[in-house]
Amino acid sequence: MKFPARGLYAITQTDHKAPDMVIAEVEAAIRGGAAVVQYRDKNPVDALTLARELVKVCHRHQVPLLVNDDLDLAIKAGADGVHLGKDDGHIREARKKLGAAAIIGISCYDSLDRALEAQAHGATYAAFGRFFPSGTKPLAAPARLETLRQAKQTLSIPIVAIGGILPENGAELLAAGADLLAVIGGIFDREPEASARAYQRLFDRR
Ligand SMILES: Cc1ncc(COP(=O)(O)OP(=O)(O)O)c(N)n1
Ligand SMILES: Cc1ncsc1CCOP(=O)(O)O
Ligand SMILES: [Mg+2]
Repeated sequence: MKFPARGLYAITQTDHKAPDMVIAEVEAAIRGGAAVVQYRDKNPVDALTLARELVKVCHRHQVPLLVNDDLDLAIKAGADGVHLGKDDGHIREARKKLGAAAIIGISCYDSLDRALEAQAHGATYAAFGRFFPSGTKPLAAPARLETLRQAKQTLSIPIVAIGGILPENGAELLAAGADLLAVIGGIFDREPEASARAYQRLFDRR
């Protein structure tokens, strides 16, 4: 399945939630307009079962499902790809194991150099952030709007922004060059369908 050129990128909120709840919330976010979903789970109980269920629900709606951090889980679950940060293994191995059609996203934090390297290695998209303080990841290092502007001038792959993004502050990231907004709390701390729809309006306006 293809990675979207723009839109809302929903990332699961799994802590203290039953798998059925995670699945129902993801489906609600998709109904609200989420164009891609990432399964991110830092305290998994049965990650393979949940990942497989998420693949099913996403594919029913023609939405790609990526797995965070874990290449082997992505392969076993039949996911569309993987998201890798600086501690999660190299894109070269991921590309080799997943194949040419897979989606591979790379965290670039505030580094355009890292993004250029990822792009040269065949990354599908580059993610920058965090742009605003994040309740989900309070220790995430800040990134600058200027980096997004430079990324827009330099990269040919889609640009994802992440970190504390709300419907109220997302427009400035899109104006600076982000193509997709990656969101956890802003969707799943609230009512997911209505929240996703609120982000959707930022894209409809452009
Ligand atoms: C779309 C997207 N962007 C950035 C991240 C962060 O990845 P990483 O730095 O590896 O941190 P963790 O998410 O693993 O805590 C992401 N997951 N998704
Ligand atoms: C995984 C990650 N990486 C940087 S910030 C962040 C968390 C994003 O979650 P939220 O949208 O709730 O700030
Ligand atoms: Mg990671």
